[in-house]
Amino acid sequence: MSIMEHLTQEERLAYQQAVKKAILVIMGVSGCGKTTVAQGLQEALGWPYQEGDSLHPKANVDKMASGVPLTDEDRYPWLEKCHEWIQSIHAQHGAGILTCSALKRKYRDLLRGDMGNSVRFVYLNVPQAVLEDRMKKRVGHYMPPSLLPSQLATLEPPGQDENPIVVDVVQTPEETVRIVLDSLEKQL
Ligand SMILES: Nc1ncnc2c1ncn2[C@@H]1O[C@H](COP(=O)(O)OP(=O)(O)OP(=O)(O)O)[C@@H](O)[C@H]1O
Ligand SMILES: O=C(O)[C@H](O)[C@@H](O)[C@H](O)[C@H](O)CO
Repeated sequence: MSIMEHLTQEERLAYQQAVKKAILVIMGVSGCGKTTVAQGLQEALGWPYQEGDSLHPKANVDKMASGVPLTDEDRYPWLEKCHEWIQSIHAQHGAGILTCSALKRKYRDLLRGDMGNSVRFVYLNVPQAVLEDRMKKRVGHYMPPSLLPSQLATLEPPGQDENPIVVDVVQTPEETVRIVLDSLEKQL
């Protein structure tokens, strides 16, 4: 089901004209709403979209599913794939949307490469109690709630020098998507 039904066709067109092209990386720990928000942004902007989780090698998914956190070494081949997607979309379209936890600064540096501000990180900041609740209620997902503490311990929230869009997510997905769109529009 669409989460953007509250956006009129006129509003969509206005956003599509006003928002400067970029590769948006929707980041944050497991359960923060990356996929939900990315789908809303995709519907509004019509940009190519890639789910970062589907670029993980099977060994990584199996490891997380068994309750063991990934290491840097586990993540690097996956981050390389995410970077390749960003590079190719940047070259072909100049605009796209990728979900990727991107927990550490060095991971984000790798993802951005030499593309500078063409790659914009959208950080969804969600209180731990809300995350716990969501992960417990979520069905059919490989990530066990027991991995949340390690996700939070690994997270280095983006610094101001990384020019992130930070959203404190205590609102509905629709409101969050609108906050991101408004903030992208203002930064013309
Ligand atoms: N703003 C929101 N308000 C309430 N619930 C939300 C919000 N955003 C997402 N959710 C719900 O929280 C759960 C996690 O969302 P989602 O799968 O989008 O997160 P994610 O960051 O992509 O997770 P993961 O990286 O673990 O796949 C889902 O059940 C989703 O419906
Ligand atoms: O870097 C990581 O540890 C992973 O990317 C995780 O964040 C999960 O893949 C994702 O969030 C699904 O729950």
